[in-house]
Amino acid sequence: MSRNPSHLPSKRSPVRSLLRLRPYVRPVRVRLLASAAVATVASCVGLVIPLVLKEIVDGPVAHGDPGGVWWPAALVLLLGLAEAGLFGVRRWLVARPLAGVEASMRADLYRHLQRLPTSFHDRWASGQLLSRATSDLSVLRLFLVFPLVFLLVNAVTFVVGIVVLLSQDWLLGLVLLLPTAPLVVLCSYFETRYALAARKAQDQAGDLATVVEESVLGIRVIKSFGRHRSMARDFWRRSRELRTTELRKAELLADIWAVIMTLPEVAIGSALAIGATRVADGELTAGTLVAFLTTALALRWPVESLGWLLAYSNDAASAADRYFEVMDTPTTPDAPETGDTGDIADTGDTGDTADTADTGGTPMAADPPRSPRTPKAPAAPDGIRFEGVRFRYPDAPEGSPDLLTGVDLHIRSGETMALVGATGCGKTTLTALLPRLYEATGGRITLDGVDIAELPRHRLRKLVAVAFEEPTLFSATVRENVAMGAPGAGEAALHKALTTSQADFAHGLPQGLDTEVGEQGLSLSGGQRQRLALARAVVGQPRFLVLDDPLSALDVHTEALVEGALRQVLATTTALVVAHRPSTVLLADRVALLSNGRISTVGTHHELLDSSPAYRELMSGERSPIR
Ligand SMILES: Nc1ncnc2c1ncn2[C@@H]1O[C@H](COP(=O)(O)OP(=O)(O)OP(=O)(O)O)[C@@H](O)[C@H]1O
Repeated sequence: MSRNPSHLPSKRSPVRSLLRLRPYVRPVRVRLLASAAVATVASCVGLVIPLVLKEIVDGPVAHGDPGGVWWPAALVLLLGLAEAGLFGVRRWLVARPLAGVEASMRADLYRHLQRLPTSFHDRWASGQLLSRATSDLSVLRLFLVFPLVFLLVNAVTFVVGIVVLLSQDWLLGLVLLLPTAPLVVLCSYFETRYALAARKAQDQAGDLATVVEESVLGIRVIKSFGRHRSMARDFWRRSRELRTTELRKAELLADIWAVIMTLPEVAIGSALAIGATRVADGELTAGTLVAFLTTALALRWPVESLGWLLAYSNDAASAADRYFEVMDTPTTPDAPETGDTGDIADTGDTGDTADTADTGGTPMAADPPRSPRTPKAPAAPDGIRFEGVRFRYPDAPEGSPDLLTGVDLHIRSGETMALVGATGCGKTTLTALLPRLYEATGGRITLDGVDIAELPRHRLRKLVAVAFEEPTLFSATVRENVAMGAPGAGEAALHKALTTSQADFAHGLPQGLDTEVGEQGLSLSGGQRQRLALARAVVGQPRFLVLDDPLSALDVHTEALVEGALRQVLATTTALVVAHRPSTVLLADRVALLSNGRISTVGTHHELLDSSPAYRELMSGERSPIR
C-alpha cells in the first residue's frame, strides 16, 4: 500500500545534509548570526555571576560585613535580568524570519510537486509527500531556531567557562575536563546510530500518513466491504512499528543522556572533594571553590543539552534529506518559448505556468526569460497525428514489451475519433500522451502539424482539454471547479459549458454555482461529478478535446442528453474519445481499434462492424482476444 521509493543508503553526513539549507537560510543569516551573538553574550553574562559570588564569599562574608553584601547581590540580580532579557531578544530576532523560511521551503516544495512528471506521482505515496511538506519542515524550522544556534552558543560558553575554571584553579579545571574525551567518542557513536533510527521513524510516519489518507478517502469502500477491522489492524501494525522505532530513538537518547549526565556529575563531585580538602589545607580560598563550583554547575546545561541537540540535529538532517529527495527529482524539460511554432503556439495568454515552468527548485528562482515571438503564417489545420508513437511506463517490469509499439493515427481537423480496444490495451495511456502527462518514448505527435514536444507545456494544455474517466473535483465551489478549465472564463461561457454537459443541476444546489462540492466532490453523485468534469473540459472551447470514457457514470437517460449536447461541442473541435460502449462510439466520425500496442484498423463504426471480427467481438461484449 505504501510507496516510498526514497529510503536512503545508511551512510550519509548530517552536516552535508544540513548545509543544503544554506540557500534558504541566506536571506535571514544576519538575524540568525545576531541571535547567536546575543545568546552567546547572555550565556557569558551568566558565567560572570559565579565571579561576583566569589567576591561576596571572600569579601563581606569572610570579613563578617553583612552590609557589604547588598551591592554585589544587586549586581547578581542585574546580571540575571540581563541574561533573561538577552535570551528574550534572541527569540524575537529569529521567530518570525524562520517561520518565513519554513513557509518559503514549503511553497517551493509545493511548486516543485506541481511540476514533477506524472510518473513521479505514480511512484510516490501521497502520505510521504504530505509528511515532507508538513512535519519535516517543522523539524527543520525548530532546528534553525534552537539546535543550530545553541550548538554554537553552548560550544563557546563551554570553552569560555573552561578558561574561567582553569584560570581559577588549573588542577580542579583539569579534573572537570577529564570526561571530555570519552564524551566525544560516545557522542559520535550515538550520533551514527541515532541518525538511522531518525530516518526510519520519519519514513514510517510518512507511510502511516498514507494509510490514514487512503482510508479516509476510501471510507465508503472500507465500510461497504466491512473492512474496517482489517484496516484498523493494518494501521495498528504500522503504528506499532513506528512506536518501536520511536522507542529505539528514546532508548538511544536515554543512553547518551545517562552518560552525559553522569560523567560531568562524577567530575564535579571529584572536584568538590579535592577542592574541599585544599580549602581545609589552606591552599584554596572558600570563595574560589564556591565560584569554581558555581561555574561548573553553570556549564552543566551546555554539556547536558549536547545529547538533545545532537538528536534534534539528526532529526533535522533526515528531514533535510527527505525534503531534497523530492526537490532533487528533475522536472521534465519544457520546450522554450521560441515562437516558431506557427499559429498553434499563438494562444495569447501565457496562462497559469505553475505546473509547467521549471525553475530548478531554488528559492527565489525566476521563470526563464521568454524571447519575443515572431508571428508566423497559420499552420494548415491538420488535426492530430500520432506517428510511430511508442511508450512504456518507467516502472514497467524489465523485459516486458512496450505498451505502445508504434501507434500511427491521423485524426483530421474537426473530426471526432473514437478509440476502442480491450481493457488494459493502453487507451488511457495513449490519450495521456497528448497533453504530455507522460512523454512518449518514441515517435511523435503533432497538432496541426506542430510537434507537441516543441510546444511549451502550458500552451499545449491550453490547446488540449481533457476529461478523465475518474472525474476529479477539488474542495472548492462548482464555479471554481469548472472555471479551472479556462481561468478567467466569463459567466456566459460557464453557463454554456454547464448546459452542454447537462450539468444544469448545479444551479439548483443550495448556493448555486457557489456551492462547495466537498473534498473530491464526494457530496455529488458519480454522474454529477462526471458532468462537471465534462463542463470543465469544454468551458474553454478547446481546439483539441480528449475524453476518456466520459459517459461511463451516467444513467441511460442522462447519457442520451449529454450525448446530444456533446455532439454540438464535438462538431467544433478535433477530438479523441476513449469509448467502451457503442453509444459512445456513435458520437465519433470514425473509430480506431488499438491492439497489441498499435492501431490495427480505422474506419466508421459500421465499416468496422463489417470488416473487423475483433471489433465486432469488442462491441458485442464477447471476450476479446485483443490485448
Ligand atoms: N502509472 C502506471 N505505471 C505502470 N503501469 C501502468 C500505469 N498506468 C497503467 N499502467 C498499465 O498500463 C496498461 C494500460 O493501461 P491503460 O489504463 O492505458 O489501459 P486502458 O486500455 O485504458 O484500460 P481500460 O479500458 O480498462 O480503461 C495496463 O496494463 C496498466 O496496468
